[in-house]
Amino acid sequence: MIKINSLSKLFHTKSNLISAVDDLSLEIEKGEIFGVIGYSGAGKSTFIRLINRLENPTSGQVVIDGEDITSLSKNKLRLSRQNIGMIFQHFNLLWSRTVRENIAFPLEIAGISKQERMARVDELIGLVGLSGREDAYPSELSGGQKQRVGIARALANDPKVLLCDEATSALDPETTDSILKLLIDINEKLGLTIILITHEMHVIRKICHRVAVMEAGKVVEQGDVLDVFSHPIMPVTKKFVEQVMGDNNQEDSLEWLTTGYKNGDIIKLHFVGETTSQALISQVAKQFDVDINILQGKITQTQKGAYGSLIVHIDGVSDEKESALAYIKSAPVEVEVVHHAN
Ligand SMILES: Nc1ncnc2c1ncn2[C@@H]1O[C@H](COP(=O)(O)OP(=O)(O)OP(=O)(O)O)[C@@H](O)[C@H]1O
Repeated sequence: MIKINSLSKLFHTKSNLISAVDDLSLEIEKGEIFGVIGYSGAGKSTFIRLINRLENPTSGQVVIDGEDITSLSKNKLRLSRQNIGMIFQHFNLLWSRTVRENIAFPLEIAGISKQERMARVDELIGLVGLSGREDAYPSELSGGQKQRVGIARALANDPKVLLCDEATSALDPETTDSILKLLIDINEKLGLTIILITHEMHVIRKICHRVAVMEAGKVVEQGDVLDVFSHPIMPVTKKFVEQVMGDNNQEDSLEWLTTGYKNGDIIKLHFVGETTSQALISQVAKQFDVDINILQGKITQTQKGAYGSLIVHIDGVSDEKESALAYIKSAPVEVEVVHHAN
């Protein structure tokens, strides 16, 4: 649905030529939540601003539903932009207008009649959960409520794409979660394609289906969120995954973990996707006459299911233990026997 072909943006400053986005190509499917992650200066903001031509590219194309945004005249671009909503880190609300008036603003610009505007605004206020706050001014709202106004305003003209520029970076963790939930809700209800940029891997983990990692203006790695989490390739991606999963080097060594376990096996279970770790462990404990203890583990939820690993100690009479191991191996989980004591 969105095709980005060899997109580049050069900034000429007094002393320098900065390549903010460098020959970037991507394809984003209709209805997906696509995340772009990178450290400060990687070129994320420039990239997202090129999608709706808040910045003009130096070269390359952005094609949305077959329409090349980069070649549109100013008038056509104005119309085409109604298909692309955007929300911002600092909300960019009109401070002298109420919630209702902020949300109505893009409808006024689009020439929608007052009656239609009022009905649409009411609908949007319900959708983003701001009922009762219609007549408040932005200064009277919490950060989360301000971003809800930003989202309602961005959705006013029924866009096909929503661009999110660090939309939760100014919010505390709980408010961040409530805004991410709202974005998931909107994605599911309206089938809206969402492109978001962030420097936080937790945001990618919680809501994205696919992710691209940017460094020095380029996409250095991309894929399904679960694939990227389970097999990060580039050093920068590994660092982002560590934000969520912790640094493997900081884990207790196997030698340390096995101290004190003279009998039984120590096995490592890797979960990727739908399998839930708790169900498997409790089934083993219920069905087999074995002792099973979790020694170390990190499981995290992504939009595409659970991901992570558990190291467990399992002990019992030989037959029972072997049956339990066979049961675990038959589950959709990767099993690695890391220590076999007897
Ligand atoms: N208007 C501009 N003029 C000159 N250089 C710019 C301009 N906008 C961005 N840059 C430069 O382009 C590079 C990429 O910046 P950009 O803001 O896109 O990165 P970012 O990944 O979004 O980082 P941040 O999260 O810090 O904004 C940086 O080196 C930045 O200094």
